Amino acid sequence: MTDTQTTTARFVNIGERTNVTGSAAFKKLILGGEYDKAVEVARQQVENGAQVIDVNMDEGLLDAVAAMTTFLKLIAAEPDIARVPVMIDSSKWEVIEAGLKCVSGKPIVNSISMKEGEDAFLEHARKCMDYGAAVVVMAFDEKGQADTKDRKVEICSRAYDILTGIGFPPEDIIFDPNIFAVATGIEEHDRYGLDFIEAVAEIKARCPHARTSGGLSNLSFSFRGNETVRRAMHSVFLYHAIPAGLDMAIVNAGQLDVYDQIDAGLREACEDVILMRRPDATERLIELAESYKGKSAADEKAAEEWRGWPVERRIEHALVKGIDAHVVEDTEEARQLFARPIEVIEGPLMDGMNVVGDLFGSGKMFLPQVVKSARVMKKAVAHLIPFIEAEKEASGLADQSKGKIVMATVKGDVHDIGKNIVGVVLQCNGYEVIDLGVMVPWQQILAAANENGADMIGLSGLITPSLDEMVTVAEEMQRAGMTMPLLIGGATTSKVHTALRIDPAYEGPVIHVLDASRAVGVASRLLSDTQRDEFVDTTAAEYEKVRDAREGKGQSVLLTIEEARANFFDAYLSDKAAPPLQPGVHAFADWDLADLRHYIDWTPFFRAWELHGTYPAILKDEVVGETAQQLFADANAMLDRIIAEKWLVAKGVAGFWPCARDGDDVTLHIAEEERHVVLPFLRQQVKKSRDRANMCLADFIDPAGDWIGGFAVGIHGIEPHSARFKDDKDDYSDILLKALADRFAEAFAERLHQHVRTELWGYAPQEQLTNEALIKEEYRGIRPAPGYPACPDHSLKPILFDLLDAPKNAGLTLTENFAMYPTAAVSGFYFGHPEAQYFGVARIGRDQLADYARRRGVDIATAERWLRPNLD
Ligand SMILES: C[S@@+](CC[C@H](N)C(=O)[O-])C[C@H]1O[C@@H](n2cnc3c(N)ncnc32)[C@H](O)[C@@H]1O
Repeated sequence: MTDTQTTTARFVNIGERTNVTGSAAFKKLILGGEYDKAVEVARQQVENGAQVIDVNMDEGLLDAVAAMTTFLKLIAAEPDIARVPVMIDSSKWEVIEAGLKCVSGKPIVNSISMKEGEDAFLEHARKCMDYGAAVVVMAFDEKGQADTKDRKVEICSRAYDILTGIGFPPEDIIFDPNIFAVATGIEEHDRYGLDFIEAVAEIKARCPHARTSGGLSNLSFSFRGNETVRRAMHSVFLYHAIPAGLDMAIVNAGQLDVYDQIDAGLREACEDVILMRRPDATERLIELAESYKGKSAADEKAAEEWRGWPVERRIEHALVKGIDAHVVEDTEEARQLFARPIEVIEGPLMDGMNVVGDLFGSGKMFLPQVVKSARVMKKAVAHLIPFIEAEKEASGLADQSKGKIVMATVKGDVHDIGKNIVGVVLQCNGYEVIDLGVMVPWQQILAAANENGADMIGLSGLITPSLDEMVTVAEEMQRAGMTMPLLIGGATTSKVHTALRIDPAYEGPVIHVLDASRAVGVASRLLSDTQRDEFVDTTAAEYEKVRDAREGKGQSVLLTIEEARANFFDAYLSDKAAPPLQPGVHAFADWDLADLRHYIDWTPFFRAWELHGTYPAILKDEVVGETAQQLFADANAMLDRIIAEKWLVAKGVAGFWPCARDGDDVTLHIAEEERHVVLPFLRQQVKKSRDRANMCLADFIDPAGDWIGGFAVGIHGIEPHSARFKDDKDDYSDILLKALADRFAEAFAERLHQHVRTELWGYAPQEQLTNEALIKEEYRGIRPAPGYPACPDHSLKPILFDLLDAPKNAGLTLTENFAMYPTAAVSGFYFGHPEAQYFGVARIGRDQLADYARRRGVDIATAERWLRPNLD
């Protein structure tokens, strides 16, 4: 026997299929309560050679404690399963403890780490010792997850010293130094495989009797869908990691290839990547991987039939289904059939897109699918352009466009998901879109429209100050004597605002576009010889009507600010929250994305794609269910990669300060700096019926002394990935990524708020809420955000950012109009009083405006600009 064979013989396979986060099939069984079938999954794992089975029930929709308990009890009753040890896998300690109570043999806990510091680490380790459990220690410390060899070794050595220091048996320590994805195309990831292997060798040398393990499937995430390559990578990795000292790994036991039987070329390419043997290793493996695609039986069956159709039909099918895998080869085949390359665009590609347009127009296709179709179209056109240019017909292509539109997110605003979706929809309907990006000043918008001979301009914005910026663009277009139509869109815009403020500023047509699915209809009518005039006239008349209605409308009666203050919300101040357990400012440099994933609220994600309905019911919706399912699957596949390959970093900060209410102000006392900071809030002034109060956030604070908190979270690192998708003409993935970054930001705000209530402020230490209850905000306390109805003034953000030192602690900055950057960011204040609630300030009077301007130390015109939506 060779050395490798002897060590391999001792190697332990840990079955991975009984894990709801890693196996969709297992998750379905558990969610459906089909525990008998779930037990069969465990049995199969053992039959396939698993010597330990990993059980994980961390799924937002599950009561994980109950699921873990039920499942472990069931498998304990099956002798042929119970003969192998169980690894209790959860990121939640209460689930691990529940599991420990059910296991009769020697349990293994997966995992503990120093993520939350030594105290929590020791507490968990001691409990494991009490149960006689072995424990997987993740290479994770207060600074984050270890990625380099040095960090892996440093953290594991430190953990070893701490554990053996309390008498933890070293043979019961299993280190997991993190297997990350390689061959991702990102240079920093190239060393991940080698770093892991080298770290294992060093950890084994430094930590006598301790063992090592790792989750293998992460390694090959870049090759999802290509099972042949994944299996080869896993086998090659183990072939090198086991002799280095790797004792066990979480793998699909039935799916490991025999090293010697892997195709020699593929084996060498995998080895080059894992051992980083040559700089072009990733490119070579990606290239080679193409030839192994679709080799599994299921893939082959799916690939089948339509590939045998005539090329025109194949192109149409690819466009309608959004499949980009073969589009370049099919386009090339079509190009050879036609006399001129432009005819491929005019013929099969446009025909296919017309089918897409018709299906979309008749409500049989939805935005996510259209954006995917656009990706196919763009790739096909990109293939043809060099041929067209060679024929010196580039201008011919431009002539094909139905019209040109310049689009921009206005100055001071950074949001662009909506704008990008509109852009893609217009493009795939034959319009040329000149996208100027975000934070675009009016000068640049006008210049681009003139230089390109645009047919219209489209403006987008998400925050309220953007409304004023849009008015400025309209005024400047008027001053420049322009006449082209101006389209207005974005979450903050409305027909009423467009009618009242933008339309009167510009004599050319001004049209509010409610959502992306209306954009094509609006653009085509504006450019149609026969429909344009009627459309423009009807819209103008509609806006006129809105203005008339507003003029004649009896406005709600306002109290004076003094009367409103006298009718304040009289909270039971004796119920106020106790002072925080951990006052001061707390920064989190790299919150675990895998943890945040469980806190995602999916409903707004579908809304961003104009699929309306509530998650999870939307997945079964009669009309949009199938699209929603596909989008959800794509989103989860991308989430897997974001997490495995560490695309994004979640940074956040929370702080608590002593304070007191002073009228409508809350005055904070910053002890270390010996200074006071005033937070001025606004009060409802509309006269209330019966005994309802005129609320102000300050009402939830005790004048005799209280506490207030604040937070800011942001998701960093999106740019290189977004650029990669753009280069690849893949708007679908780009928009998906941005929407997911937004989801992570919101999930982080929710998770941090929970951490604040249960630990940092600690006024609700016993809180136990499901994700559903968190989304419904069923907890005590609120986190109102500047720019939202209870504190509509975005200009409070600089004060909040200063208190938190958000640029340093969370890497966040503000634009001149107070939009946060990076775009996926959330900030707000924490109120802990049990009666604290959300409300809308709504319309305020000139008296409060003047009072507020004085309290903020700004002139009335500035305060007017900040509070515009609350003034009319
Ligand atoms: C915009 S939603 C976001 C949460 C949602 N689960 C998600 O993932 O998108 C809810 C948040 O908006 C803010 N909010 C909602 N209504 C508000 C109001 N009336 N005044 C101030 N802030 C409000 C609060 O920060 C609240 O936590």
